[in-house]
This record gives sequence, C-alpha cells and structure tokens, in this order.
Amino acid sequence: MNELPWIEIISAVVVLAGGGGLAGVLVARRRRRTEDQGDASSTAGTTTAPSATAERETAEPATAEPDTAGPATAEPAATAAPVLERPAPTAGRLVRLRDRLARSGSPLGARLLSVLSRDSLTEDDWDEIEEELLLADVGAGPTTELLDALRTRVRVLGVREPAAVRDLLRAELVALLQPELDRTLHTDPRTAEDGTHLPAVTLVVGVNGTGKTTTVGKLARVLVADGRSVVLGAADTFRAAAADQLTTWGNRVGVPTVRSDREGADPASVAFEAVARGRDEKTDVVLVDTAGRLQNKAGLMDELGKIVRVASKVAAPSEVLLVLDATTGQNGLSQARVFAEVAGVTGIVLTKLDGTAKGGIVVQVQRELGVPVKLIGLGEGPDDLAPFDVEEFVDGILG
Ligand SMILES: Nc1nc2c(ncn2[C@@H]2O[C@H](COP(=O)(O)OP(=O)(O)OP(=O)(O)O)[C@@H](O)[C@H]2O)c(=O)[nH]1
Repeated sequence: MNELPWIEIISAVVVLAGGGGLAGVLVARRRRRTEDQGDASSTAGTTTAPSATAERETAEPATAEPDTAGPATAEPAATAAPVLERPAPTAGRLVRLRDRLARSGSPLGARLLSVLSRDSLTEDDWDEIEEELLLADVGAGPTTELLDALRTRVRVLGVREPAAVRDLLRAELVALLQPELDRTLHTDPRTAEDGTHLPAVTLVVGVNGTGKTTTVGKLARVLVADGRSVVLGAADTFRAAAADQLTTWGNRVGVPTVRSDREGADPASVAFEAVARGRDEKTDVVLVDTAGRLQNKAGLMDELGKIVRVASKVAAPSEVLLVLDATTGQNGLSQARVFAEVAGVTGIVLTKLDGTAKGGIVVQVQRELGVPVKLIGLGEGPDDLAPFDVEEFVDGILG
C-alpha cells in the first residue's frame, strides 16, 4: 500500500494556493445514490437500529449478527453550501502547533528546564522533575528512564549552561517519543485483483467526546487540500447531531456525507454504504466517523468489530485512528489497549493538546501498543489538526 507523506500534503497545498484554485468554485452536484449495491449488499438484511440504541443505554452485549447490516437507509448529504472553503496550508499548522503548545499555561518542558538550570541539583530537584513527568502522564517506566539518562548526562557532562541543558533535555525527550515510528497516513486507493476500484478507508474510533467527528471533518479538509476526493460516512447513528455536524464539515469543502435518515440505525450499515459509494464513484478516501463508546462495554465494542467486518466486505480499513483526549491522560491507555484489540488501531489522534500539559500519554501509548501518534488536535478551529512531528512537538513544549 502506498503512503501519503505529509510533505506531499504541504506541496499540494502550496500548488493549490498558487493557482488560487478552490475558492469560489460552486458545488453543482450532490448525487443521490440509488443504484444496486451489487455483491456486498446481497449479504445485508434489515437494519438493527433498536438493538443498537438499547445497547448504548443498558450496555448489554450486542445481539446483532454481522450479516444483518442493511445498507438501505444511507443517504447522501443535504444541499451543499454554494462556496467552497480552501483549507489552510498544512505547513502553517506546524508553526501554530508550536505556538499553541508554548502558550498552554506552563508547558512541561519549560518547567523541567527551569529545574535543570538550577546551580546545583539536589535530590529534591530530581524529585521535582520526577513529579512533573508523572503529572504529565509520561508514565512510571519512561519517567525513570528519562531521569536516569538526565542524571548521567548532567553528571558526566557537567552541563549547566541554559542552552546546553536545553539541548540535552531536547535530545532525551525526542528519544522518548520514538522518532523512528512510521507516522504516515495510508490514504491511497487501490485496485482489487478483478480491477475494482477500492477506496482507502479510514475509520475513526474512540470514547465519547474525544473529538472524533471534529477530527474527521478536519482530516477531510487536509485531504481536500491535497486534491483528494473524499466521502464521509456518518456511522455515529446514536447522536443525530453528529451526522449533521459531519455533513456541515463536508459541505464546507464540497465533500458528500453518507448518513442514515433514522436515528439509531445500524452504524455498520452506514459504514458499508459509505465505502460502497466510495467504490462506485472511484473516490480516493472514505472517512468513517463512529459513535463514542466506552472500552469496557462489551456490546458497544462488539458493535465496533461489526462495523469493521461489514465495511471490509467492500474494502478493509487501511487506517483505524483512535482519538484520545489528551486532557484525560492515563485513562487513554486502557482505552487504547481495548480499541487496539477490537478494531486493530493503526494510529492515534491526540486531541485537545492546546492548553494541557498532559501530553505525556503519547509516550505510554506508543510504547505499550507500538502504535504511533499520527495527528494532534490543537483547537476547535477547522484547520487545528496537525501531523505529529516529534521534533516540532518537543520544541513546542520546551517553549
Ligand atoms: N480545544 C480543543 N477542542 C477540541 C479539539 N478537538 C475537538 N475538540 C472539541 O471537543 C468537543 C467534542 O468534539 P466531537 O468531535 O463532537 O467529539 P466526538 O468524539 O465526535 O463526540 P461523540 O460523538 O459524542 O463521542 C467539541 O466541542 C470539539 O470542538 C482540540 O484539538 N482542541
């Protein structure tokens, strides 16, 4: 499978900006999908909306079978906004990332630096550093490692100059964040053996309120800026407003949204519809938003497994992005473990990093699961999503 390095996104945006391409273009077409679903739909039966709703309220185990997902209820987006927005260039986002992190009250890096720069470091100073790291959710193991490395290097090198201390801390923090991990997003469509176009499918999962819908909307903008065709799938059928929210995101950049006309409809059905539409219309990427679910509710996690299986009848997801709220810290780790097991998470999106010093969870999630943080959310604005770049991130928290 091909990869989409962020540099390509940046280049494409520069090209688009240079050509003055997208602004003012009218959306003339919103196709209502009426054609038969072919092979895949033959496996589908009726939708299972009532059980999905009951499940969420009572957290009972799911009873629906994978083959009961009916695709019939999904519909394209409502009327599009007439004027398309042009998403902000990705390049500018990295700069903003650093600003936001540096402005987030008292960044971890700045606090560490202030302790490390003291004339002679006492045991109390080292305890303070340890406490800062633990408070930032870096985790016990990585904290001990970092402390040991810092102690050794400070002692051996006798570093005291602020600039040298900064360099030393920077190098240790970068190493902790595993810069060697592959953070590219897999968003290239492929062709099946029989010649069928298969869109790249990205499934976005996570617990309630972490920023899934917002992330799907922001990611659509990034892809559009790169000149990609996108279809959104509103598989959060539990919260009606989520589908409206997603449709609005899509309309702003001329991307159609496949959604159900019934609240509580089977989310697997909607996911199937969206991927099938991407296949039929030869779309590059299908982004599927899912409802928030708690990782300890077996029924909801079963439902997620079903979404993956049913969507895979058309095209298996090439990315399953787990959205974690940075402000919830440690809890993100147990979420990540269960989601990784059920849905095969390929990347983490860490949201709400603006204004929190708890980003240390990045370290633990990557270490324990071997899953890289690929994107970070830095605010509620439409272009406040940036690729996670280890060095930029560390420079941001060092202020
Ligand atoms: N400050 C900040 N807020 C964010 C960020 N990402 C998302 N949010 C906000 O978080 C709130 C929840 O976002 P949603 O996208 O609706 O969350 P969700 O995960 O789809 O929610 P459910 O569907 O209820 O599970 C919204 O108010 C977003 O604007 C971020 O990076 N920074």
